[in-house]
Amino acid sequence: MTHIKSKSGISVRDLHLSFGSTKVLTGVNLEIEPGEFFAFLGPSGSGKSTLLRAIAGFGPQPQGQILVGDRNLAGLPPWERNVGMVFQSYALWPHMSVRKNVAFGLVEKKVPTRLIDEKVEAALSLVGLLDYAERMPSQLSGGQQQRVALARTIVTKPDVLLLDEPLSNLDASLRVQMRRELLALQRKLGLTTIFVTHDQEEANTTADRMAVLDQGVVQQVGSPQTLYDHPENLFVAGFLGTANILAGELVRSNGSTRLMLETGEQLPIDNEATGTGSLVLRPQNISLSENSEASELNGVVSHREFLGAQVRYLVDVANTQIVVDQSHAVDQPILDIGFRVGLVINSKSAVFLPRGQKQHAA
Ligand SMILES: Nc1ncnc2c1ncn2[C@@H]1O[C@H](COP(=O)(O)OP(=O)(O)OP(=O)(O)O)[C@@H](O)[C@H]1O
Repeated sequence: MTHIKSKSGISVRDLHLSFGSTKVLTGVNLEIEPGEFFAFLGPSGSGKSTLLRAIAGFGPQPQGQILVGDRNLAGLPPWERNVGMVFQSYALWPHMSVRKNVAFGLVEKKVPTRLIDEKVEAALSLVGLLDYAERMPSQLSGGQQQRVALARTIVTKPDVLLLDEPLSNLDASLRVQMRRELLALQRKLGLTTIFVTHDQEEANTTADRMAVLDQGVVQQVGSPQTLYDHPENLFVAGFLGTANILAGELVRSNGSTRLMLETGEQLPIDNEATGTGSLVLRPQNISLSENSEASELNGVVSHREFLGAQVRYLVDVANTQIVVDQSHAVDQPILDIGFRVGLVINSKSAVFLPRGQKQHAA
């Protein structure tokens, strides 16, 4: 199979979609680059699948524009869009062999038989299933069925590939293996791909960029690192990884800044900002010292979780509970509940979201 090397990006412009009177997508704007692996990430019900299905041409007619390359897809039925979609359930025909499943779209398009055989073999070889061509789907593992679904989609040379939670039916270790295979295949083909998932690790480990959705609104778009390190609102900060979100006022005096928490405590913070808002502080950016007297800030360990590479502590600092992750080493003792500790905050890596700035895109 010749490599696809997509030239088509995807533009979504001011898209609105409702099911009856229920608004599901509001003002969605996205520019997905040709060849990009892009993820839609968000909690259940945030509208990820609805947005993907709208691009594929399924579901209610949206308002706004969807373009693949410079083709406006408005009003086109799914089969005229030249987009390839892989569903969560794989949707293989149970009564057809692997070969026939993969050939199905080409037969429908009335491609000559000799060419079909060639293309099907190339697609099966690409996903490593050439030796399974005569098997029925029920004789395959979940991962193999998923690869058949992929082969069936890419054999038709779509302009873009849309994947709706494609790994969610697989067990945890196979999911990790399949997401690597999926990414390798996407890179080989250079095919513009959108991957829907509610699993942030899956999005983080595959996507060039992603859009975080909540309540049908795109909250932020960027690379996984950008969204994690520089969240623009509290939803994104809280959804991507664990964060301490501390509401209060940053006050500067004598050249130093302190965060006066709403709960009454003060934290020394290395930040130029002032005013009220919320400080987003990742658990790994706080360290604990056993010498609480020497520390400006101290608290008591109220809970701990051994996570292998790290130990997660909940530390009560007066009325505020702070999550702290400490990397674990064999020779490092684990602190007991009730232990008094000092906290040192690496606030350079903290993000301050001023109140009034969007706490949640709406
Ligand atoms: N056919 C439908 N009729 C009415 N409402 C629907 C329909 N399909 C989806 N919805 C609603 O649209 C909203 C978005 O659903 P969608 O499936 O797009 O979310 P999602 O982010 O993909 O969630 P999940 O991760 O659970 O699949 C939900 O509130 C859902 O109840």
